[in-house]
Amino acid sequence: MTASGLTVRDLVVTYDGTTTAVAGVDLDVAVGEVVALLGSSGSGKSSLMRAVAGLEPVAAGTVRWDGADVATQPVHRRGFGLMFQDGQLFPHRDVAGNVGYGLAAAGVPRDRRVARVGELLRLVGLEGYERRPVSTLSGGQAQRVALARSLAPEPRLLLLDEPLSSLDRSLREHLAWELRRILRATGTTAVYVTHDHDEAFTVADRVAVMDGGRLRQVAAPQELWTAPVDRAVAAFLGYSPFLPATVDGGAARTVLGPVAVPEHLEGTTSLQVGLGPGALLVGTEGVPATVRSRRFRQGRAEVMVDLPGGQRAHALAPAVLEPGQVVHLRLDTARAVVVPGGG
Ligand SMILES: Nc1ncnc2c1ncn2[C@@H]1O[C@H](COP(=O)(O)OP(=O)(O)OP(=O)(O)O)[C@@H](O)[C@H]1O
Repeated sequence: MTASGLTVRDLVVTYDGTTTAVAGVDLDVAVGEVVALLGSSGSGKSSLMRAVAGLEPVAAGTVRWDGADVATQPVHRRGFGLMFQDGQLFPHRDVAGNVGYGLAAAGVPRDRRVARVGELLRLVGLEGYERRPVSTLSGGQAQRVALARSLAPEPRLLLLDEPLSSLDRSLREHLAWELRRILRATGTTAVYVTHDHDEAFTVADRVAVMDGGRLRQVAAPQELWTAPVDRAVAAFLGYSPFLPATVDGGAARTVLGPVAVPEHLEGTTSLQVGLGPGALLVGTEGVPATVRSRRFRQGRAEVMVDLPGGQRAHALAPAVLEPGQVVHLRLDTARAVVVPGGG
């Protein structure tokens, strides 16, 4: 079978022969698929992306496209597009001059170029902006132009490095949806580097969690959220705290009650349970706990409680409660996750 799309095998990237930024990564990206590389600062995601692009030398391993090694191809011969945090538009060209730049360089005739630029500007929501100087654009508009420019030559793979990081939160959220729509509409194959969970989950078909130069798990957003492979991945996604559990048949029993052991962990004798956002609810009955502190967030009252056993956790409350109050907790098991290992 011919591998199609991007195939990365045993990839290693080092700096100065001392820092290992990418420590042996395997990654497949199918044609038309969008994969997000998600990890905290220094996890190696930019180094991996840059090595795929050809911007960073590969210390070991291979990068293939449709089965062919691209190692000997310089950046501009790989047919890969790049988009960065700061879109780096050409300041002395207008919007059309920026979007059409790669087309002009490739010798596309003027009338076809004009039509293609118009089509791309429509796609990114900037219809009629052709003659605008790029200095008059907002940050969000500039990134839309940068996206249109990188899509113009129809790259076989688009590599995006934190493309929304310089924008404020609400714009970032909106543009993440837009990016998803645009990448789908154009059938673009893409690798999307981000440290923002929501962005990765919004844009990507599959999310690759990176830590310490390695990929810890690659899965579709829902699968990643509901079945993180281990405590480290679950904690990175936002599960906290992790309750010790005793395994009893098909249940992992905790101080807050039992959680069903998922099929992929059946037979594992050492398990723990991570609490996701909203997993604990203050109610009229359930396990007693003491309120430590409280806050009001996004229209909901939340309390920090001491659980039996001493761990602290957040719980959603029906009303604002006072520190010192004893409340009763109910566990919404659909928002908890079972992972291997002792507590
Ligand atoms: N040009 C460089 N020279 C030396 N070390 C580098 C260089 N670039 C990155 N590193 C190191 O390689 C490791 C991985 O960095 P990388 O930038 O790939 O991570 P990242 O996950 O993309 O982080 P960030 O989101 O902060 O960019 C880090 O330890 C970093 O300090």
